[in-house]
Amino acid sequence: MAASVRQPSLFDTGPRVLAQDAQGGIVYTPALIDGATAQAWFERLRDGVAWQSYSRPMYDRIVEVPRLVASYRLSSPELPEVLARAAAVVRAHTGVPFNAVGLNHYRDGQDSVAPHNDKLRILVPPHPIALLSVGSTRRMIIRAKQPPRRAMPIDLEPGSLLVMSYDSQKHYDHGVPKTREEVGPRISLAFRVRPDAEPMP
Ligand SMILES: O=C(O)CCC(=O)C(=O)O
Ligand SMILES: [Fe+2]
Repeated sequence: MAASVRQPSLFDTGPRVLAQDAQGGIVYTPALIDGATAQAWFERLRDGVAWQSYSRPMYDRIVEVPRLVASYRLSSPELPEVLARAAAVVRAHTGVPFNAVGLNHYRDGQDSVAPHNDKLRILVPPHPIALLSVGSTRRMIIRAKQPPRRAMPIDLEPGSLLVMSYDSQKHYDHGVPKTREEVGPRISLAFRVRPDAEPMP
């Protein structure tokens, strides 16, 4: 039988490499967890996490951060059971010893996160960041910092995992822009290997 090279297709459901580097680059994996589990985890997190909203100074004003957040050390006795299960799945898939999770709850299309790279001081190199999505699909824009600042839109579907290398944070920004489209709520679980000495937000 002739060997064939697998071509990506419109119906591809395998991992998608969005950027490459020596640490694994940026890789999107759809359906790491199945749809029913993603929905169950979304509901439990939405209802069971002590969500916080906070404000921060911006220029001469104080602005509300446009999403709800929470964060845990994975060793915390207060870690909700769903997060322990999610951490186990993500650790098994990536082989990375994640020790912390940050949660973002985007209640509707007006909630967002501005383009940024994750702060390198809250990450232990060479470990990546892994974003597990549950709830509705939201579009993330990943943009190269170097001109011509190529933008890569990626729809973060429920149950998907986006893994971004430590080094990719030096070369790309990522954000979830506001949208006028009718979108339902989404929760992202951002797993990180944080330095022990670094306080949680
Ligand atoms: O919601 C997301 O998937 C992105 C969250 C994010 O960039 C962050 O928590 O640093
Ligand atoms: Fe981020």
